[in-house]
Amino acid sequence: MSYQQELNIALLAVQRASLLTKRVFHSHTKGPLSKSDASPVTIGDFGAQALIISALQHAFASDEIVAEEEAKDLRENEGLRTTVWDLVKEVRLRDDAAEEQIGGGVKNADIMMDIIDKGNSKGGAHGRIWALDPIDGTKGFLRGGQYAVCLALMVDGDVKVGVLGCPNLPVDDSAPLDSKVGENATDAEGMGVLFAAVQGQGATSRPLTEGALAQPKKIAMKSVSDISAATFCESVEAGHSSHSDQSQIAQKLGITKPSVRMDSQAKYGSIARGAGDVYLRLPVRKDYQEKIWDHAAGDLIVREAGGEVTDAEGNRLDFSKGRTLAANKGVVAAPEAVHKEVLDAVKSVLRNK
Ligand SMILES: Nc1ncnc2c1ncn2[C@@H]1O[C@H](COP(=O)(O)O)[C@@H](OP(=O)(O)O)[C@H]1O
Ligand SMILES: [Mg+2]
Ligand SMILES: [Mg+2]
Ligand SMILES: [Mg+2]
Repeated sequence: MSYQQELNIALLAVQRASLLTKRVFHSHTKGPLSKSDASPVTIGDFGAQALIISALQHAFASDEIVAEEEAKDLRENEGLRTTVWDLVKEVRLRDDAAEEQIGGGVKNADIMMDIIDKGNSKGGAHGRIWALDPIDGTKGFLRGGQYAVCLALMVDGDVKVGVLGCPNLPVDDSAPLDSKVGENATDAEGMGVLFAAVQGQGATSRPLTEGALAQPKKIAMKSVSDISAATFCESVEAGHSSHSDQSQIAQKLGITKPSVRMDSQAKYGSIARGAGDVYLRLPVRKDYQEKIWDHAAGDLIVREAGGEVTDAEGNRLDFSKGRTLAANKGVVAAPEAVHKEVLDAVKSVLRNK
């Protein structure tokens, strides 16, 4: 299957949701709330989830969706509901034909909440299931850093299509990468990129526009002959991955450059286009299970760009286990040619802990 229709709808849906998140990014009222696990959620997360699920329901009515957020807070808080609805009802692609392909807007606030709650699939190994993270890197979004709108289609537990909207990354695939990249940069000249991949068809990037899709360009990971010269990426949040283990691994590989810290799956996009080389995400807590929506799109984009993505033991990420990556611990993403060398260093550091 070529998945061209799925890719097209996913790109348009992510592009429209990114318009919404960009509005919120600039406003003074992001409305952060604390969820039961103490992590933040904003009006941007709710709004983007509503717009994307609405597009998917229009185009693929019988597909299931595993999405991060739920409408409970909106049902309990009228003020919050109204704020989110005011955003959702206004945001449209600036191209009628493109907007029509994703079904136009959502009809009213009650329907919006029902749509948000359609993201409650249990996931699993059977059928067509989308994995959606309306804002990945919410902490980065609140801090004025990187974030990504992430959508992937899994068929029988295997990721077939992946799209990442990164409003604060430069369009230029070869722009130098550092931890300050794109800080508070939404809407600056040359900013905003959409990454995409279809299984077996390679990976692309294109500028994030406000209307019809821009032309895609093929992307590929950089070939790394000397691992000690590699640039490695990791989370900003030390609570999401172990900075100390990662720094020991870098040391073991002879890497002297400081890591590039950025929030969200922008890390997967950045290494896929060769702006960085290696992405490490080693667990801080033994009991944490990674969520499928934090990895599905990025995993495919990196692998289609010539990379290998495994957990800390060298197993491929298994998206068929439900809403979490229950069978995996940690993530090691690197160009195919050096992945084994990186993985050996990971194993050796973790073994000696
Ligand atoms: N203890 C933990 N270990 C690993 N990831 C965690 C975590 N707690 C939260 N996360 C996830 O880390 C994601 C952000 O990753 P990063 O650090 O690469 O920006 C969050 O996504 P959201 O921001 O969508 O909630 C959240 O799902
Ligand atoms: Mg979250
Ligand atoms: Mg996330
Ligand atoms: Mg999120």
